[in-house]
Amino acid sequence: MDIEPLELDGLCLIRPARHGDARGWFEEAWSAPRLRAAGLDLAFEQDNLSYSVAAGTLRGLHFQAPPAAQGKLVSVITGAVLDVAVDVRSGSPTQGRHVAVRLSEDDPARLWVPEGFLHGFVTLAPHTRVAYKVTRAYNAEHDRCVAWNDPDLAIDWGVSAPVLSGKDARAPRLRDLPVPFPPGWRGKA
Ligand SMILES: Cc1cn([C@H]2C[C@H](O)[C@@H](COP(=O)(O)OP(=O)(O)O[C@H]3O[C@H](C)C(=O)[C@H](O)[C@H]3O)O2)c(=O)[nH]c1=O
Repeated sequence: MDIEPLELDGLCLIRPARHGDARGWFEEAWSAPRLRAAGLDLAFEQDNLSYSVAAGTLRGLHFQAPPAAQGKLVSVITGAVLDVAVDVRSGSPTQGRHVAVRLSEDDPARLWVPEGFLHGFVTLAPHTRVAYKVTRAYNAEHDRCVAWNDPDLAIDWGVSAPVLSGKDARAPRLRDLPVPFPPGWRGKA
């Protein structure tokens, strides 16, 4: 397994070894001891799986507000996505900046998104399945969304008219929300 830190503090790509043979391949999708040895002591409460029929389906930008904030370990089972994480930690030197990475069934890379980030993805292929582990269970009361096309975030999703849920189509701009992760907030992971 190797870990590739990304330019926003805390964000990284985690690539488990993919052991190929004539049948296909095997990988340890998640290993607590291997991650702990690499300095990532992560505990998860829930596994999620989402299936999107069409390419150009955009889910996001989402986060759970404290005290239900979630860290997310995101992987693609089938298909491919452009996965986006936006730093919204008050006082972070990279607050407001984002990273966009391609995740696909052909690459073992997973994206680790700590608490304090908005998260979303747009599918790059039909019949895309995204599996992700979260550090806290779903909490509808603290579930929040931000407009995918918020001009302050300037994210190039590569699509102009994505398939959206009603909730995401009506999402507010970040500036119109209460500060999601206020000064002094400290995450779990
Ligand atoms: C997230 C979640 C949702 N739900 C229910 C609530 C709705 O009735 C239905 C669809 O929820 P939603 O439209 O929020 O699903 P997505 O748009 O895929 O949301 C996810 O997409 C982005 C990429 C994320 O990072 C979040 O993990 C998550 O918000 O599933 C649950 O029962 N449990 C859950 O943990």
